[in-house]
Amino acid sequence: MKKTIVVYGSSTGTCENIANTIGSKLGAEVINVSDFNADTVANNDNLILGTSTWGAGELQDDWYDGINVLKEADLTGKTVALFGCGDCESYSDTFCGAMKEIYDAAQGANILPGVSTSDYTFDDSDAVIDGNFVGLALDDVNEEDKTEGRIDSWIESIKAQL
Ligand SMILES: Cc1cc2nc3c(=O)[nH]c(=O)nc-3n(C[C@H](O)[C@H](O)[C@H](O)COP(=O)(O)O)c2cc1C
Repeated sequence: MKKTIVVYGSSTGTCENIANTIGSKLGAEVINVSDFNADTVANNDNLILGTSTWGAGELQDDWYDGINVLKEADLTGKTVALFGCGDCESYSDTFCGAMKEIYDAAQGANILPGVSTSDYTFDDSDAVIDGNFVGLALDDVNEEDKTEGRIDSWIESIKAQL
Protein backbone atom coordinates (compact mmCIF):
# COMPACT_ATOMS: atom_id res chain seq x y z
CA MET A 1 0.00 0.00 0.00
CA LYS A 2 1.24 3.46 -0.87
CA LYS A 3 1.28 6.30 1.66
CA THR A 4 -2.24 6.56 3.02
CA ILE A 5 -4.02 8.91 5.41
CA VAL A 6 -7.53 8.83 6.85
CA VAL A 7 -9.12 12.27 7.32
CA TYR A 8 -12.39 12.68 9.22
CA GLY A 9 -14.87 15.34 10.29
CA SER A 10 -16.98 14.43 13.29
CA SER A 11 -19.22 16.39 15.67
CA THR A 12 -20.12 13.78 18.28
CA GLY A 13 -17.40 11.19 17.73
CA THR A 14 -19.09 8.64 15.49
CA CYS A 15 -17.17 9.38 12.32
CA GLU A 16 -14.01 9.73 14.39
CA ASN A 17 -14.44 6.20 15.75
CA ILE A 18 -15.09 4.88 12.26
CA ALA A 19 -11.99 6.68 10.97
CA ASN A 20 -9.88 5.12 13.71
CA THR A 21 -11.25 1.67 12.88
CA ILE A 22 -10.47 2.14 9.18
CA GLY A 23 -7.04 3.56 10.01
CA SER A 24 -6.13 0.63 12.21
CA LYS A 25 -7.36 -1.91 9.66
CA LEU A 26 -5.26 -0.23 6.95
CA GLY A 27 -2.31 0.63 9.18
CA ALA A 28 -2.74 4.27 8.15
CA GLU A 29 -2.40 7.57 9.98
CA VAL A 30 -5.69 9.23 11.03
CA ILE A 31 -6.22 12.99 11.36
CA ASN A 32 -9.08 15.38 12.05
CA VAL A 33 -9.99 17.44 8.98
CA SER A 34 -9.17 20.57 10.97
CA ASP A 35 -5.50 19.50 10.55
CA PHE A 36 -5.88 18.75 6.82
CA ASN A 37 -3.90 21.06 4.56
CA ALA A 38 -1.98 21.25 1.28
CA ASP A 39 0.98 19.38 2.82
CA THR A 40 -1.31 16.48 3.77
CA VAL A 41 -2.25 16.13 0.12
CA ALA A 42 1.31 16.53 -1.13
CA ASN A 43 2.70 13.97 1.36
CA ASN A 44 0.20 11.17 0.71
CA ASP A 45 -0.77 9.04 -2.29
CA ASN A 46 -4.11 7.84 -0.91
CA LEU A 47 -6.63 10.07 0.85
CA ILE A 48 -9.43 8.25 2.70
CA LEU A 49 -11.92 11.02 3.44
CA GLY A 50 -14.89 10.73 5.80
CA THR A 51 -17.68 13.00 6.95
CA SER A 52 -20.86 12.68 8.91
CA THR A 53 -23.92 14.41 7.47
CA TRP A 54 -25.64 17.26 9.33
CA GLY A 55 -28.44 19.76 8.69
CA ALA A 56 -30.29 18.27 5.76
CA GLY A 57 -27.60 16.52 3.74
CA GLU A 58 -24.85 18.96 4.70
CA LEU A 59 -21.18 18.53 5.47
CA GLN A 60 -19.92 18.19 9.01
CA ASP A 61 -18.87 21.72 9.99
CA ASP A 62 -15.11 21.16 10.15
CA TRP A 63 -15.08 19.99 6.53
CA TYR A 64 -15.83 23.38 4.96
CA ASP A 65 -12.17 24.46 5.06
CA GLY A 66 -11.12 20.96 4.02
CA ILE A 67 -13.25 21.24 0.90
CA ASN A 68 -11.30 24.34 -0.10
CA VAL A 69 -8.00 22.52 0.49
CA LEU A 70 -9.18 19.77 -1.88
CA LYS A 71 -10.41 22.20 -4.52
CA GLU A 72 -7.12 24.10 -4.53
CA ALA A 73 -4.88 21.00 -4.48
CA ASP A 74 -3.38 19.27 -7.49
CA LEU A 75 -5.01 15.86 -7.16
CA THR A 76 -3.34 14.39 -10.23
CA GLY A 77 -2.04 10.94 -9.32
CA LYS A 78 -3.86 10.89 -5.98
CA THR A 79 -6.30 8.16 -5.07
CA VAL A 80 -9.36 9.08 -3.00
CA ALA A 81 -11.85 6.83 -1.19
CA LEU A 82 -14.82 8.24 0.71
CA PHE A 83 -16.84 7.17 3.73
CA GLY A 84 -19.78 8.75 5.45
CA CYS A 85 -21.82 8.39 8.62
CA GLY A 86 -25.51 9.16 8.76
CA ASP A 87 -28.92 8.09 9.99
CA CYS A 88 -31.12 6.35 7.43
CA GLU A 89 -34.23 6.43 9.64
CA SER A 90 -34.43 10.01 10.93
CA TYR A 91 -32.79 11.49 7.81
CA SER A 92 -33.99 9.10 5.15
CA ASP A 93 -34.19 11.80 2.44
CA THR A 94 -30.61 12.95 2.87
CA PHE A 95 -28.85 9.79 4.02
CA CYS A 96 -25.09 10.29 4.04
CA GLY A 97 -25.57 13.08 1.47
CA ALA A 98 -22.49 15.02 2.57
CA MET A 99 -20.19 12.51 0.91
CA LYS A 100 -21.23 14.01 -2.42
CA GLU A 101 -19.73 17.38 -1.49
CA ILE A 102 -16.36 15.77 -0.89
CA TYR A 103 -16.76 13.69 -4.04
CA ASP A 104 -17.34 16.85 -6.08
CA ALA A 105 -14.36 18.62 -4.52
CA ALA A 106 -12.09 15.62 -5.17
CA GLN A 107 -12.65 15.54 -8.93
CA GLY A 108 -9.26 15.23 -10.60
CA ALA A 109 -8.24 12.40 -8.27
CA ASN A 110 -8.82 8.73 -8.98
CA ILE A 111 -11.94 8.28 -6.84
CA LEU A 112 -12.48 4.64 -5.96
CA PRO A 113 -15.97 3.13 -6.32
CA GLY A 114 -18.35 3.22 -3.37
CA VAL A 115 -20.84 0.59 -2.28
CA SER A 116 -24.13 -0.55 -3.77
CA THR A 117 -27.28 0.88 -2.18
CA SER A 118 -28.85 -2.59 -2.15
CA ASP A 119 -27.89 -3.26 1.48
CA TYR A 120 -29.53 -0.03 2.74
CA THR A 121 -33.05 1.25 3.38
CA PHE A 122 -33.52 4.99 2.78
CA ASP A 123 -35.55 7.32 0.56
CA ASP A 124 -32.98 9.57 -1.08
CA SER A 125 -29.38 10.74 -1.00
CA ASP A 126 -27.32 13.17 -3.06
CA ALA A 127 -24.45 10.74 -2.55
CA VAL A 128 -25.93 8.11 -4.89
CA ILE A 129 -24.90 7.89 -8.54
CA ASP A 130 -26.28 5.08 -10.73
CA GLY A 131 -27.31 2.88 -7.82
CA ASN A 132 -24.10 3.21 -5.89
CA PHE A 133 -23.04 5.48 -3.06
CA VAL A 134 -19.98 7.53 -3.97
CA GLY A 135 -18.26 5.96 -0.96
CA LEU A 136 -18.89 3.69 2.00
CA ALA A 137 -22.16 4.66 3.70
CA LEU A 138 -22.55 3.79 7.37
CA ASP A 139 -25.40 4.19 9.82
CA ASP A 140 -23.91 3.65 13.23
CA VAL A 141 -27.07 5.03 14.86
CA ASN A 142 -29.50 2.35 13.69
CA GLU A 143 -27.33 -0.35 12.13
CA GLU A 144 -24.27 -0.48 14.34
CA ASP A 145 -24.24 -4.26 14.01
CA LYS A 146 -23.52 -3.88 10.28
CA THR A 147 -20.73 -1.33 10.57
CA GLU A 148 -17.71 -3.57 10.93
CA GLY A 149 -18.80 -5.96 8.18
CA ARG A 150 -19.46 -3.03 5.85
CA ILE A 151 -16.03 -1.59 6.58
CA ASP A 152 -14.33 -4.94 6.00
CA SER A 153 -16.09 -5.56 2.66
CA TRP A 154 -15.34 -2.05 1.45
CA ILE A 155 -11.66 -2.29 2.41
CA GLU A 156 -11.47 -5.65 0.64
CA SER A 157 -12.95 -4.05 -2.49
CA ILE A 158 -10.52 -1.11 -2.62
CA LYS A 159 -7.29 -2.27 -1.01
CA ALA A 160 -5.66 -3.53 -4.20
CA GLN A 161 -5.90 -0.01 -5.56
CA LEU A 162 -4.30 1.68 -2.55
C1 LIG B 1 -29.46 17.84 13.66
C2 LIG B 1 -28.99 16.61 12.94
C3 LIG B 1 -29.03 16.57 11.55
C4 LIG B 1 -28.65 15.41 10.86
N1 LIG B 1 -28.77 15.36 9.50
C5 LIG B 1 -28.49 14.19 8.87
C6 LIG B 1 -28.70 14.08 7.46
O1 LIG B 1 -29.14 15.00 6.76
N2 LIG B 1 -28.41 12.88 6.87
C7 LIG B 1 -27.93 11.81 7.57
O2 LIG B 1 -27.70 10.76 7.00
N3 LIG B 1 -27.71 11.90 8.91
C8 LIG B 1 -27.98 13.06 9.57
N4 LIG B 1 -27.76 13.15 10.92
C9 LIG B 1 -27.22 11.98 11.65
C10 LIG B 1 -25.72 12.10 11.90
O3 LIG B 1 -24.99 12.16 10.70
C11 LIG B 1 -25.27 10.87 12.69
O4 LIG B 1 -25.79 10.95 13.99
C12 LIG B 1 -23.77 10.68 12.70
O5 LIG B 1 -23.47 9.42 13.26
C13 LIG B 1 -23.06 11.77 13.47
O6 LIG B 1 -21.69 11.56 13.32
P1 LIG B 1 -20.57 12.44 14.05
O7 LIG B 1 -20.77 12.27 15.52
O8 LIG B 1 -19.28 11.84 13.63
O9 LIG B 1 -20.71 13.85 13.60
C14 LIG B 1 -28.16 14.29 11.60
C15 LIG B 1 -28.10 14.35 13.00
C16 LIG B 1 -28.53 15.48 13.67
C17 LIG B 1 -28.49 15.48 15.19
